[in-house]
Amino acid sequence: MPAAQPLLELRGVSKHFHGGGIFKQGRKVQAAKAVSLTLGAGECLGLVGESGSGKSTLGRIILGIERPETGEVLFQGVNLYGKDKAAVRAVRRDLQVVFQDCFSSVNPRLTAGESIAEPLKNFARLSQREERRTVGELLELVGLKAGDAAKYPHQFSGGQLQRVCIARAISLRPKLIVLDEAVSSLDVLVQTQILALLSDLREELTMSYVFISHDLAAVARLSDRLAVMSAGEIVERLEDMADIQCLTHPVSLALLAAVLPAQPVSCFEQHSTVDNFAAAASPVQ
Ligand SMILES: Nc1ncnc2c1ncn2[C@@H]1O[C@H](COP(=O)(O)OP(=O)(O)OP(=O)(O)O)[C@@H](O)[C@H]1O
Repeated sequence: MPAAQPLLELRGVSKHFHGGGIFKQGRKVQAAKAVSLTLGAGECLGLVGESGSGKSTLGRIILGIERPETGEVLFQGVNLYGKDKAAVRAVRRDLQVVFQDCFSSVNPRLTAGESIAEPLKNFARLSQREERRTVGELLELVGLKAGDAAKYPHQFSGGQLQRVCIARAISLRPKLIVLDEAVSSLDVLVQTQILALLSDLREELTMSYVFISHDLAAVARLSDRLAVMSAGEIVERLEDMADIQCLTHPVSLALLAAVLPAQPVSCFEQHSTVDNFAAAASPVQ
């Protein structure tokens, strides 16, 4: 990939669905509308919006699993929906996902070690011994013990199991992880710990994230840049999260109001840092 090329580029991506239900038949839902964006290596883009605004659809489009009707998705310069299947397969291992519901993301009949080893079996040719060692290292990297490989999903807490899912996602050292509401189902303290882990891993492994969430406070903690979605469109962007108090679109303001302290400071009164914002927006740990 040439140095100047973004890691990920969406060019005019659109996708609609037909609404279901007896009263909604034929209703067209525009889940993505001419979305263009870029993401550089090592960057984290926060994607926020109200429920149904199209965040997860865009996440699936980025992952190469929801074909858009129009537009292109280039990952490391390869069109994920293009004809060159070998090129797509070659970059596919660099693209991983962590979902909100860790319990349904793993097979309850597989041990943590077996779940983490799945991508390794698909893409890396390791001996059993190397695989066991790699799984142990991955577990330690996400703050668990190598011995936890033998445990089953029901033997972990939600936060611990999300660490297992993160270990699986990073097992092939991907370049990009889509985090789809990855901390939303966790309590605030565990959320903070997982966000810190994701931040450390991003630095250590030089990964990029697309962090999808309805929670602007969580997004502010991890992201460098922000895109706000409404009805399938990106309605506002921030190139620097330090400008978060300067958001102006009504949807952005509604998301901001949901997490702001009682007396928000305006953009002009105080150019708040992201840390100040995130600290003010989150309960004391
Ligand atoms: N497979 C599908 N079939 C029909 N409609 C769909 C499908 N997937 C998504 N939609 C619709 O597309 C719109 C965008 O959905 P999407 O899940 O992407 O939004 P979201 O912003 O991620 O919402 P949430 O935060 O509630 O998960 C919604 O109106 C949804 O009902």
